[in-house]
Amino acid sequence: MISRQQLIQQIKQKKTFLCVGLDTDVDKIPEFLKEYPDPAFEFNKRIIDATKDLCIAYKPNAAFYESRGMKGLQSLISTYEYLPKDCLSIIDAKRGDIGNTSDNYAKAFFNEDVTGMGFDAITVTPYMGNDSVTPYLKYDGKWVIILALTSSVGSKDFQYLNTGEGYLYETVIQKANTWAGVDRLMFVVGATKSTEFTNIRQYAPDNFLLVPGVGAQGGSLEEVCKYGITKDCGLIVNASRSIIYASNGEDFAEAARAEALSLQQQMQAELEKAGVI
Ligand SMILES: O=c1ccn([C@@H]2O[C@H](COP(=O)(O)O)[C@@H](O)[C@H]2O)c(=O)[nH]1
Repeated sequence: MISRQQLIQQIKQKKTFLCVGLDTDVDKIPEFLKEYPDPAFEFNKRIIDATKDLCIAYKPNAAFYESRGMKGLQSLISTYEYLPKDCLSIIDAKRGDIGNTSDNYAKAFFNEDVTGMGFDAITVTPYMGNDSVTPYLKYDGKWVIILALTSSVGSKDFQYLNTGEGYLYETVIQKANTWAGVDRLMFVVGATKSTEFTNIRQYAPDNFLLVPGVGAQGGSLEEVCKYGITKDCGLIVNASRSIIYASNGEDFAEAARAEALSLQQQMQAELEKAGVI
């Protein structure tokens, strides 16, 4: 379990707010790993070893594991067990359903005694409202990360709809912030929407924001920080493909480290500029 205070402390100590996304596609990992009993886990293990001093969070995306059935689930459980305990573990599952179903999704990813997975945080879609989100909040100390303004092109289809009181994504943030405090609730905001961060900070001045979309999707870390960083940092910036697939040769872990190091150095400069460290 990682509290808000511990998260801020990790960011200051490690001088980074990088989240490494473990979107591990077995068709994209180096050939030589395929001889191992669990190639996806072997890949993740080496990525984690190569990056753990440069990041404060890891985010396996459930889709890449669930799509492989039982084998994928085992890779996910083994990866969860291997994650460094000082890093925030986020399962990017984007769940959302009626209460009793959400209870079971929460159990699947939070109840380590039952499933072998006790992630610190889960991404949740807000579309079904309060009763679809509260089951995750029953787990003391666990984080719920609500999709607010996504990095996708399709974000315009619903998230920018005018509710009469502003954009739908603004309503999502305001409403969700009545369900739990900033010690339990984060929001997903895509790096490709960096100019919206000033607006988002009006509604979420102190929430941590999980920001995917730098690297492969072309979002700018500098712009995200310009409009989104707070005195506590308030940002967890994710990069998946640009780090884990920096090379598909035997040097993949070294190449991943080089990418992560470059982001960490930019993040350190931003933390200094904002007076966080
Ligand atoms: O708005 C969103 C929400 C989630 N994601 C997820 O983040 C990573 C991004 O991967 P990259 O390879 O760095 O582009 C991936 O797991 C997405 O499902 C997002 O991109 N945008």
